Amino acid sequence: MADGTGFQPGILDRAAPFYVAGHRGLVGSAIWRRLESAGFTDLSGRTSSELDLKDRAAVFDYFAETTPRYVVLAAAKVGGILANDTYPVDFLTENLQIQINVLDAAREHGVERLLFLGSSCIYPKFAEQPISEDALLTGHLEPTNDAYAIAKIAGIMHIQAVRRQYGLPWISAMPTNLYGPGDNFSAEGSHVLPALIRRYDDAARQGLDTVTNWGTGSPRREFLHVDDMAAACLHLLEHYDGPQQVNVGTGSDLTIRELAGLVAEAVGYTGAIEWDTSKPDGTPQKLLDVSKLTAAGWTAQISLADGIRDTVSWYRGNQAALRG
Ligand SMILES: NC(=O)C1=CN([C@@H]2O[C@H](COP(=O)(O)OP(=O)(O)OC[C@H]3O[C@@H](n4cnc5c(N)ncnc54)[C@H](OP(=O)(O)O)[C@@H]3O)[C@@H](O)[C@H]2O)C=CC1
Ligand SMILES: C[C@H]1O[C@H](OP(=O)(O)OP(=O)(O)OC[C@H]2O[C@@H](n3cnc4c(=O)[nH]c(N)nc43)[C@H](O)[C@@H]2O)[C@@H](O)[C@@H](O)C1=O
Repeated sequence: MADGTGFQPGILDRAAPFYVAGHRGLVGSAIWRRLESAGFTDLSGRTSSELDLKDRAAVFDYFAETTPRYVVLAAAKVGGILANDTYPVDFLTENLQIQINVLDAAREHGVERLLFLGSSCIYPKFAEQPISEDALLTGHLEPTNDAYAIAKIAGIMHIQAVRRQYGLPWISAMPTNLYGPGDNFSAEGSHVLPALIRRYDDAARQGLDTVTNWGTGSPRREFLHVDDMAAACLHLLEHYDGPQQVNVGTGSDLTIRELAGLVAEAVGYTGAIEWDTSKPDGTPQKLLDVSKLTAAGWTAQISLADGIRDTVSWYRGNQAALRG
């Protein structure tokens, strides 16, 4: 239900100017592909070297120049557990700056529909599983990503405040761990799934008989293919309106050890797997309750096995051009 924004669910105008912030990233590039295939004809995006979203004046100039009616904010400082744990100041301040600049400029220009992306790490470390949207701010955060999580929680509040003060029908979505074509495969900075694909594929090609993963392998995580994420974003923009963030996931999880087995099988690695327990495990379990999303009419379509195969194939075809 709308909270006084006047939002009417329905198809967005395919000819309206639509800004995808972060359009070259994992999520932004998938959203761009999804919007193109859905018929949107006036998409805009800038790389960080063309437009640094930390530069407030440049962001306001960009909005004045392109006057978007719709915006997805998929630009952020993003990384895996070690990057978050090592550079908390960067994850806090860059994300706050990007969010505040983009959301303020979008408000000044009266953007009609805007989707802010947070992350499942906003929820308490020991939240009841599966994690409902109502768990927000009910307990302590996981220390390896608390700085990033606080920035994302501020983003949710920013959206709610704009709705309350200005009546704009803007929304927030909280994705679970994402993966797919266009991911960051860097050895130290990436999330677990691309890290395992790279490590196991290298080991299989080099004929290594042991690989070493981080942590104990016992934490449980949920993984959503980024093409599903992009489809969910468009669905929410067309059908959901409300102040509360919406969880986006598949509704099922597995251990990191089980994930490692699936990746080994997909790349043809048959050697041993060891665990470096000096590296952090992070939250013991992160499984989202997706009943709000299901009630809004959307469910994930891509199985983890198919998604891993697709991502391995993309990785093998794009190794030369990868970041990091
Ligand atoms: N990946 C995941 O598992 C998850 C991601 N999310 C959320 O989804 C969103 C997108 O993440 P994802 O696609 O994975 O991240 P990526 O790192 O793949 O992409 C981030 C994008 O943000 C842009 N960006 C970063 N800093 C700036 C800046 N200062 N100015 C302009 N652009 C900038 C980058 O631009 P450029 O490439 O040009 O530098 C890039 O396009 C984020 O909000 C993230 O928190 C949430 C849960 C899980
Ligand atoms: C999306 C989410 O991403 C981050 O949180 P995370 O869920 O802990 O994500 P992760 O993918 O980095 O790790 C998942 C698990 O996997 C284990 N693991 C094994 N081997 C490797 C490995 O080689 N690399 C990585 N990164 N992890 C590994 C690792 O020890 C951990 O137990 C957040 O900081 C937060 O910012 C956020 O929102």
